[in-house]
Amino acid sequence: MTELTDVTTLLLSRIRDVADYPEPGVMFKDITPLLADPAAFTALTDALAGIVGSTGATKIVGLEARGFILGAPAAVRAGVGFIPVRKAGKLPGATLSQAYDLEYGSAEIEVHAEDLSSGDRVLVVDDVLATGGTAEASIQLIRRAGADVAGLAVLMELGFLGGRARLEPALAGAPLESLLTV
Ligand SMILES: O=P(O)(O)OC[C@H]1O[C@H](OP(=O)(O)OP(=O)(O)O)[C@H](O)[C@@H]1O
Ligand SMILES: Nc1ncnc2[nH]cnc12
Repeated sequence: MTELTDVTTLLLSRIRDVADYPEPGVMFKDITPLLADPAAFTALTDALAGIVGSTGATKIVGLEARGFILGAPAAVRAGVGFIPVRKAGKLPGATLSQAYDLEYGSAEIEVHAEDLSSGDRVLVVDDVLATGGTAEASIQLIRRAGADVAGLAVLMELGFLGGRARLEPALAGAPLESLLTV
């Protein structure tokens, strides 16, 4: 097997499918077995740090909550700063906010306005791309802060939900890198 196939197989083997969570009809992709396996978590961190390099990103934005777990070690590994995009009401400073819908409900995200500015090239990191609503809202926030979007990197893309097509206009040519597609 090639190294790429090895990593893909390892990552895929550490994701657990949970049917009808958090509501009937949703097949939840649980990444906690991957996080608990140091070889898999390290391989994932290295892959995300590699995308920082290939996109020329200067900062990682991680999306609460699972995007924090993946994005923060990748930022340290790549030697770039980490910026949290949080659910509304959690950041103490002046924020920019964006409302959005997701596979099971709706929400609002925020970023500290002072964390991003023109000249920044931002890689957005999250675990799952489903409908694309969360990622789309984060891209809008980053642009409103005056920064450039270097790309979006996700562990897993749920292809049947059409997030990639939805994000095409927002990404405006920036790459969408998914390590796994299901
Ligand atoms: O592409 P979308 O349809 O927007 O869905 C993807 C988002 O949904 C999940 O987050 P969730 O809001 O469940 O939050 P969590 O990470 O705090 O569990 C996941 O971690 C992504 O951020
Ligand atoms: N099916 C799913 N599994 C895990 N996280 C998700 N976020 C949105 N849809 C999801």
